[in-house]
Amino acid sequence: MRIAIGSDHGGYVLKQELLTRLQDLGHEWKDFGCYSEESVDYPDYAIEVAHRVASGEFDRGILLCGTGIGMCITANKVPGIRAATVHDLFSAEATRAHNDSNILTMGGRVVDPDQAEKIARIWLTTPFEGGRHARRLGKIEALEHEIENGAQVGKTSR
Ligand SMILES: O=C(CO)[C@H](O)[C@H](O)[C@H](O)COP(=O)(O)O
Repeated sequence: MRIAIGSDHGGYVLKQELLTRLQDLGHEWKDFGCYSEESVDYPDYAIEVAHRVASGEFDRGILLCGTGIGMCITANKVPGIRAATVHDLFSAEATRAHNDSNILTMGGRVVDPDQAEKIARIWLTTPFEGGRHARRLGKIEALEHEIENGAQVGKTSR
């Protein structure tokens, strides 16, 4: 799988650990920064990775900051992105099976590298279940189109 990875300073150390482990698992990845623990702004990295996943250049994205939350909020602004902050194994599986999430975000100040690797392994290998979940994702996609077209949002039919 081709994975685009990014972090801010709060996720930098976890990212370095995860990159080695993903390599050992046979994944191809590209690191879009940051490249040290110097303080930076997480939206810069989230936007870059989110666009590269939304465009199809990469299959998935992984974004790491202090909590995973700032990265998630930002990435979800890009149409076509379904980013999820995950710190437990159940949610790692559920967000793939139910949400078809294409970006995983985690917090370097929340999980240790062993837990992050377990989460990433599950998230990278769990397929989307489709069915009722596809109907629900269709409603999110419709909302994105409403926003793109400048229409009043939130009127998607039930
Ligand atoms: O966006 C975040 C919080 O949801 C990230 O955890 C950031 O890494 C964090 O806000 C950075 O904080 P810092 O005090 O500037 O290191």
